[in-house]
Amino acid sequence: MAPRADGLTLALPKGRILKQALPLLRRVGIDLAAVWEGEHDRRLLFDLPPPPSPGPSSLELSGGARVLLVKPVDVPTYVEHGVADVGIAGADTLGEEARDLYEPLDLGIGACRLAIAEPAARPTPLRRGMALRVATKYPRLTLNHYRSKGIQPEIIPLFGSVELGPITGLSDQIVDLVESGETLRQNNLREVETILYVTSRLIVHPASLKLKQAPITALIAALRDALATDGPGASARNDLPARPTGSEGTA
Ligand SMILES: Nc1ncnc2c1ncn2[C@@H]1O[C@H](COP(=O)(O)OP(=O)(O)OP(=O)(O)O)[C@@H](O)[C@H]1O
Ligand SMILES: O=P(O)(O)OC[C@H]1O[C@H](OP(=O)(O)OP(=O)(O)O)[C@H](O)[C@@H]1O
Repeated sequence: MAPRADGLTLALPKGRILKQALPLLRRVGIDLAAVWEGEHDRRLLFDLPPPPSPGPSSLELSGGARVLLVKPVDVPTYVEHGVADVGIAGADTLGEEARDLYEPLDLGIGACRLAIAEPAARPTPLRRGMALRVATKYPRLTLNHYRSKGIQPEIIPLFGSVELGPITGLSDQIVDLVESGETLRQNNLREVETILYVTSRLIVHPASLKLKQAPITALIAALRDALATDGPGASARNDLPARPTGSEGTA
């Protein structure tokens, strides 16, 4: 399905990022709550009417907008193929696979970090050339990081409950997302090192930026204004900073 010529198509990630993105999008006039009935609603495609009376930072989306609700990891695929003009994706997802996309705005939502962790009681000191098994959902980012230390680990791919890896002896260490640190604490793991500080980014299909320049630049400007005025998420921001002030995107 091609993107709508008269409006923008947005690919939004279902789950925890969506919760934080909704208030931000509403502030710029993209109000999914007007048509979406919440997490029990199983529909995946929504056509939003233009807002009846646009607010001060609202967009003039005269053609309305179409929203696709997709798995977070699939958002870049919809945007890269041009099915969606824009999307919202975590820096972890974007860093795991190189894509031909513009990334004009850090939305500051979905803050967490990609980190190495291991059993607090069974630390594995890292040294060049050592044998190491690492369980992770992020093989590429993980390999790049360990290789920079002269280590070529065996990657054990897992898709959830990654913290079980070193507890069960499946792996020596894990590389996974940490937000509050509660999952690590409750499983007697300690954080060894941060690989990447993660927030969600606005991503744009390169051709859409040319063909739909006006609505896309308006969307970027409206989101930038809303972030500058109220900060990310406002009502749905993470409680704990996942990234120390002044640090760069990668550790
Ligand atoms: N504590 C966290 N754990 C995981 N992802 C987080 C966390 N905080 C923010 N994020 C961001 O949210 C994205 C994942 O969102 P979510 O967990 O809803 O999707 P998912 O991994 O597909 O979910 P599920 O575990 O239900 O399959 C990550 O890519 C990351 O950018
Ligand atoms: O530091 P915390 O605040 O505890 O958050 C981090 C945890 O949250 C995520 O898991 P998720 O809830 O997505 O479940 P999963 O194990 O199925 O990926 C992530 O993979 C960690 O396990």
